[in-house]
Amino acid sequence: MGHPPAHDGPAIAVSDLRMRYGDKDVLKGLDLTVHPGGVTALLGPNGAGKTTTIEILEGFRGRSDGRVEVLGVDPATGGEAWRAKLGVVLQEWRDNGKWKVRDAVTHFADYYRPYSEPYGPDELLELVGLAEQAGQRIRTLSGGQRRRLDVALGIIGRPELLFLDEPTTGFDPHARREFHELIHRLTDLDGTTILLTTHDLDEAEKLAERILILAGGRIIADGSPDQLARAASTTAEVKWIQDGALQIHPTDDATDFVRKLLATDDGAVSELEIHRASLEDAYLELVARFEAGDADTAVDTFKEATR
Ligand SMILES: Nc1ncnc2c1ncn2[C@@H]1O[C@H](COP(=O)(O)OP(=O)(O)OP(=O)(O)O)[C@@H](O)[C@H]1O
Repeated sequence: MGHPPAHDGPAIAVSDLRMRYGDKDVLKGLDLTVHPGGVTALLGPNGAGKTTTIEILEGFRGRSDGRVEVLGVDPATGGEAWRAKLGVVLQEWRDNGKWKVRDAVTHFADYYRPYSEPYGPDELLELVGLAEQAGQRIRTLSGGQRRRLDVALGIIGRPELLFLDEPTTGFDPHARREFHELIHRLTDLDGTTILLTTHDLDEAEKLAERILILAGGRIIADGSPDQLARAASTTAEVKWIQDGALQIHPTDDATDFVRKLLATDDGAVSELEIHRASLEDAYLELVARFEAGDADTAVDTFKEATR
């Protein structure tokens, strides 16, 4: 059996999504469209609602209000055939630690067989770098190997849409690089659409064509890593050495400032540098303001950023 026909239309379409726990509004009108293909990263401070959003999209959590379609289906009513087109890697997942790795993979593949052609166990374990651990019991895996198994179980049914909730937690740098290569392979060769949450901005910049920042119950920034970096850095610092002393000047128009500086310097200016806030600087500022309870000004950090 081959792949079922791919869904035609947005992979994810969300409008005015709201989620309230008790008297606390966590999502306050989230709008989001993700077209098929590529990697989208969802970032945000702790407690922003990333897991809540992803679990609503996966159909694991009900919502308070709003319209949600995932592969053309409302997750609240999605059946097994719909679920088989999704791959899910949760933040934490408990299973039977006595199982051997290869047996677990073989067992889970059976769930997908009515709907798609799942990966064979050996091919899959090779793909996620667990071939050597195939005969080991799950409870004897290291944290990073365990996470690789989570990823293996998430992609086993060759999903059209893959959700990854903080997938590289506990990975060493080598495992992280291999994981990034796997993600590129899934998007380039299989055309998988991927939505991942991460706290690692560097990872988001490396993997994602599109970054969404969730804060204050809404998406407050949406764009490519470059677009967000530019939007976040309106102020630049110009540094130079003059008469043996370091000079530092913040400016909103570095080009104009440097032009004027050099027009009158008589050759006394050396080691001129322009430093712009990186996306990471801006993101850390956002998180710090949020943690200090300053949510309103925090969301202004990326106010200019739109796609
Ligand atoms: N079942 C629940 N009942 C009540 N409140 C909840 C529940 N689940 C989550 N929350 C609250 O909703 C908010 C959002 O939680 P969520 O786990 O979605 O955030 P997150 O962005 O994924 O955070 P993190 O980065 O820490 O994983 C938090 O304040 C959390 O305490």
